[in-house]
Amino acid sequence: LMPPEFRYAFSRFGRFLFDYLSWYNYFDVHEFDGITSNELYNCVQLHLSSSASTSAQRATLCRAKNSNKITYSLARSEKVSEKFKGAQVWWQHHIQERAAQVSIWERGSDEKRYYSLKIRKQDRDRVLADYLDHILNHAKQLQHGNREKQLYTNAKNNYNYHRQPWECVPFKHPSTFDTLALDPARKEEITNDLQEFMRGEEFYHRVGRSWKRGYLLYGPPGTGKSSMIAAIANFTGYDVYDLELTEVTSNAELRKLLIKTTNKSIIVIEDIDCSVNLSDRAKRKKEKKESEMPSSMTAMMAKQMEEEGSRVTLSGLLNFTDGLWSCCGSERIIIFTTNHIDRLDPALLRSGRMDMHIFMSHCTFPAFKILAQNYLGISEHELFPEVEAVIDAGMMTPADVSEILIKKRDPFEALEALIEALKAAKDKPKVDEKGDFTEGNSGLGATDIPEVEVKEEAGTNHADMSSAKQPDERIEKIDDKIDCQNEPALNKGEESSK
Ligand SMILES: Nc1ncnc2c1ncn2[C@@H]1O[C@H](COP(=O)(O)OP(=O)(O)OP(=O)(O)O)[C@@H](O)[C@H]1O
Ligand SMILES: [Mg+2]
Repeated sequence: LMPPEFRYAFSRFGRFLFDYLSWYNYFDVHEFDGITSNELYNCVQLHLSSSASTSAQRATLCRAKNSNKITYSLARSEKVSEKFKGAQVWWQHHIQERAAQVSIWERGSDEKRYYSLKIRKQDRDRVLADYLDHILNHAKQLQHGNREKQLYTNAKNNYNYHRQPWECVPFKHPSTFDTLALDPARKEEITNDLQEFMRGEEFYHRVGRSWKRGYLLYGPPGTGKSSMIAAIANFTGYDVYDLELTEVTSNAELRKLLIKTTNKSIIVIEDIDCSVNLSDRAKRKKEKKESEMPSSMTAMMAKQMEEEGSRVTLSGLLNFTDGLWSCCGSERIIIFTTNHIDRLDPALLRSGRMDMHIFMSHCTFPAFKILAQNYLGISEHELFPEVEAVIDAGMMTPADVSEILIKKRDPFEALEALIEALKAAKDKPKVDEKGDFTEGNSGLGATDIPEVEVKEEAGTNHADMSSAKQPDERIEKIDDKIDCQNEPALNKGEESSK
């Protein structure tokens, strides 16, 4: 019997009176904010999952795609409360049937869901802002912990079918620092460095550096560079972006790829010496030669140079690692690997660019013991002293040693086969730290090669690495490498012999 206008005014007055007299303020967090989903709703849901699991009478369980954990959420009308900075807050989950579909974006859901937060008026100004920040941070942490790590690679021709620059699969590499055959002291040094980095947000902010760390892993093939990357990913829990530089058409595309990576990620460029035209100086040398050529040749060269100009260059790569754009995002680890450190441009090696240079060497005795534990399940054996006597002279890679150990299940047989192989390998040519061959034992002695040499870059001068080569000689080397790229693909063994 009541006219609608009067009914409306009456309900507004009722609401006003209730709000005025109430001790509490109420805040609703809806699942949808207009047409997009409300991120805060998901954060609140995640944040409340632990309270829901312990104190709610009724909870909803779910396992999200790509998640490795079950999450709890409050069921319809369920309430929980918690304390934050001395203030009590209450949450209730509301689920209402929808009268009609409001927008096509929400189709599929017949329910309107929202959380309502109840907080005392006197606490509101004091804690609300901090409390919401706390919820966001907590949810972020949980999200990170719940998610499966992903392995991304850049799409061919810059974009895939869905116009995304990266494609991904779940990352399930089993390598960890426990299974990695590495000198334990070095291992500790690297894990400590990673830990310091992960909790270094405040430090990086204070000193005005972007929160990222660079590692250069170098050494012969099969010494565990890729395994180390997987171990770092498993240690940090970060996603891995394996960047295939040969698929990137220009520096601008490289920048776009960088922007599309998430925080807490590892960006990997494997075999950096093989994947990018590392030298702008090589170009300059070509320019110099240009004037001496006939005009038709000059035109061809100009075209070639123009094409090269649209590709990824060293300066583009350096901008990617520590230029202005590298600071868009935080908590990033950049890892380059190479088999030939001497082929890299000194600009890539200079202080501060890559924070740590880690040399992965041939298998030493402490590293062998880890492999023996992994493959044979033994930490001591009567043949160990014999292995120790020949392992340094044999200079086999951990990959070679693993291959031998994996073939035999019986420890005695496996170790005998290994000793034989080590003795046979003794007289073969060796590869030194720079990827060059040395003859027999006459070159770099086994004792001269550290198992893994970790060079902290801060304040260190790497001039010594390239001091043997004059700039011109280095350009020659780079030219060799560019020519090498135009030849048919060689396998690694042939490439190193070349
Ligand atoms: N340090 C190591 N610890 C444990 N396993 C290792 C180690 N090095 C090599 N391996 C074994 O050898 C295989 C090849 O190693 P990995 O791919 O990590 O070598 P790499 O240094 O990346 O070689 P490349 O330079 O050819 O890429 C791995 O699958 C792993 O089983
Ligand atoms: Mg590798």
